[in-house]
Amino acid sequence: MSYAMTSTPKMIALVGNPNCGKTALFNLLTGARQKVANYAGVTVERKIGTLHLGGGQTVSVVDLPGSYSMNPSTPDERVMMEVITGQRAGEAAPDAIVAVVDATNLRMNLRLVLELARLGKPLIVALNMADVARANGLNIDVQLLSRELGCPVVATVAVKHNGHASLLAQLEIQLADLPVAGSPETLPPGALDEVNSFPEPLSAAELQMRVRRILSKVAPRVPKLARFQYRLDAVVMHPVWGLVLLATVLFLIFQAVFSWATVPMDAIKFAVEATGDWINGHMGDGPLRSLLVDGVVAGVGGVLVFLPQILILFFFILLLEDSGYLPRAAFLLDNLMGKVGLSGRAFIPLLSSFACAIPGIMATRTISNWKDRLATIMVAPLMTCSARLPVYALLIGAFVPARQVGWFDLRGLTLFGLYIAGVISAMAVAWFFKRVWMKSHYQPLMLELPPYRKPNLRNLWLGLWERVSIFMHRVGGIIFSLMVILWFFSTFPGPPAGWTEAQGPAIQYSLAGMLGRALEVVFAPIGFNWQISIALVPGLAAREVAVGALGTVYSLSAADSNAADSLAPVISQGWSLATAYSLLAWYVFAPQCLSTLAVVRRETNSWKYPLIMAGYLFALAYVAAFATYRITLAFQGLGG
Ligand SMILES: Nc1nc2c(ncn2[C@@H]2O[C@H](COP(=O)(O)OP(=O)(O)OP(=O)(O)O)[C@@H](O)[C@H]2O)c(=O)[nH]1
Ligand SMILES: [Mg+2]
Repeated sequence: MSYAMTSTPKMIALVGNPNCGKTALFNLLTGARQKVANYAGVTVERKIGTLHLGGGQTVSVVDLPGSYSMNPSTPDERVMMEVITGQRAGEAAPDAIVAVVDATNLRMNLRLVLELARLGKPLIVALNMADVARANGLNIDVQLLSRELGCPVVATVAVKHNGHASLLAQLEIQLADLPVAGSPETLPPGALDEVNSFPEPLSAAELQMRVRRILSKVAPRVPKLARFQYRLDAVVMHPVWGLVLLATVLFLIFQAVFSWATVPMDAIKFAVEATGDWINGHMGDGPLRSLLVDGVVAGVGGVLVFLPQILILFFFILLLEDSGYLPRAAFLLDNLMGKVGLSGRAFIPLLSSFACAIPGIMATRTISNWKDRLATIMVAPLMTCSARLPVYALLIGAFVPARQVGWFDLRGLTLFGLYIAGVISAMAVAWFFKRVWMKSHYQPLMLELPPYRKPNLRNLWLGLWERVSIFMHRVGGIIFSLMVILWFFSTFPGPPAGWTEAQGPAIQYSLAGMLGRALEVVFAPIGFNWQISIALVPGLAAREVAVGALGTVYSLSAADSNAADSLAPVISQGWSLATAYSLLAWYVFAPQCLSTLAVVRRETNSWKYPLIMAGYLFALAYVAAFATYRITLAFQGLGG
């Protein structure tokens, strides 16, 4: 029945060592925007895209996690083996393999190519980073290399427009000669057995010897790595100066988040307030106006204001990711992290969790030891994700004065403190999980250090743009919908006949108002009022929704109609300092994010761990908020 198969496009897989530019090449080939960064283990899942070749032919392209050999040791490396050998359920093996190699590190990269060549599949070698190789004076005889390997070799520059032209040309030639994917007549009898039984693996020594022989012919003179890289590493990886540098870098980032964001935030705030006023001035009083002003403008607009701060944070994270600094920081901290029982490998997953715990938890797939991986997953939600930023920024903006303390901005300092609180508690919890519960021991860190690179501007721009679009999707999707639902439950049922404003705001008669009053019983000991109690409920779905929800709840409880005014002055008058600090402490710990728990369920394949996680985080949140509330009250008592 080959007629049914003829429409299946041919499939090629991008395979290679970590950090050699597979994803950058994949993005060029397919127009995708998968994450590219300068450290090993960025891609942890297989991704599929479509490539349109000249002549109207379409080809499926698969991007894979990097791997050093065909002996996978981590979950992400196993993905590569499963895909290229067609062992994934319902997926055929690729028709051809593009082996991507880092031209500046052939000694390492060619081993995998030699192993791949033994599979007997059509193979093309993409000699990537050709620009860096050329700049370093590395002359590789491409034709000779092609003869030695017995397959076509092309030079590519995956970060340059059209840097994949030679690969495209080669693919057109190779794919035209290939039989149609999956058609039965292309499989000689017994071919399936052949796919499932691999050639005997070559020993490491044998591979090494063959690589050395090839290199002596095709690139006899290997120039030394730029000297400045070594000089830089002498400082960056220095046990004392390195840590000082790391602390300074992180600290400056938080300063910038506050000081650079003021102008754009004021502009957004102004636009949001103007919109609210305009609607108030142009619409008669009624439920629709209230929905727009109290629900949409006060709620959604309240979250939108924090976009500039999120972008500034990501600007720095992207710079760090592309420069090659991150794995070095991982080495610096390996010793410290080892003390609490985390592997240095946990550093990058944990750092990604500053953006969002979900990619962070997925990045733990690069950790081969299951206990190390589990401990890292368990503490990832304690790292301060970007959805907490609006909550922190709102409370800091309302309660911490904009004052200079020496060189530092007090608000930036407070924010830095909250991030540190997250990190320290993560370390404490990891220590508990690894040392007390699992009783497992330190395993040394093996990680490849990438060369320092000048951050790629296009990458940076795409990365920031991606953040804007993720944020706007959240604002327009889940946040908007939850605001409308919240507005509804906070408005209906309305107050009884004969009610006047003197009897308190109408919202107290609504469903949400009643729920808030009920929850207040639970939360009163930690200083939360009923408005906060209401906001915590939709805030379970996504943290920043709590900010929008407070906006809506206060907007609906306001006596006058200047409802869409900024939330910060309203809460700074209405709440005690102890309540504000207590809510901050709550947000450092509380698992206010259902998607994280869902991902933990998927990655650990059991309900046990997400339940343990939610339980311990809620307990910590309550205890921390309680302590913060009582201590602040006590101090205020002393002061007053
Ligand atoms: N100068 C230069 N840089 C490149 C080239 N290709 C990739 N890079 C950079 O190399 C780094 C790694 O690129 P990725 O595409 O993420 O590498 P990968 O092979 O997908 O890495 P993993 O997913 O971790 O296995 C990034 O910083 C890229 O910007 C190239 O041809 N020239
Ligand atoms: Mg990748």
